[in-house]
Amino acid sequence: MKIAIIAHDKKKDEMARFVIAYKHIFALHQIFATGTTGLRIQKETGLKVTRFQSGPLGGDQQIGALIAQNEMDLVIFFRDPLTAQPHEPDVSALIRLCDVYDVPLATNMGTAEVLVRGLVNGDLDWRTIIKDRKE
Ligand SMILES: O=C(CO)COP(=O)(O)O
Repeated sequence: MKIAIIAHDKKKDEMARFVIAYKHIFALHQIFATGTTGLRIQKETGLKVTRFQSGPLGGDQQIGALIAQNEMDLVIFFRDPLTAQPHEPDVSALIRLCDVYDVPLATNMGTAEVLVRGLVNGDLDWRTIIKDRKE
């Protein structure tokens, strides 16, 4: 599965801890991330990460483009709900595209826990079926 990992600045510590905790699971999948989040994950976990631009420089839009091509299976995006972001429209657009394409999206750790456990249980396997049908 292709998994996008994104965290706003005040959520990056939490994201790093989350990815470390589930590193053995993420290691079995393809990981994509916005620039700064991806760098941190690479450094702290050693996982291979395909990095895009930093969020404010277009990284959310790059991940959105993959969602629009049905090339992303799961998005884990720890948003900071208490800080205004200069690229808020990009953030909203990314979330909107997840809804357009029925891509599972976690915007906080509580949901991310459930989705990652679901990933292990095969609850996201329908993504592969949908992709196979479209090919
Ligand atoms: O701003 C972000 C998402 O909207 C995250 O970008 P960075 O990972 O580059 O900090």
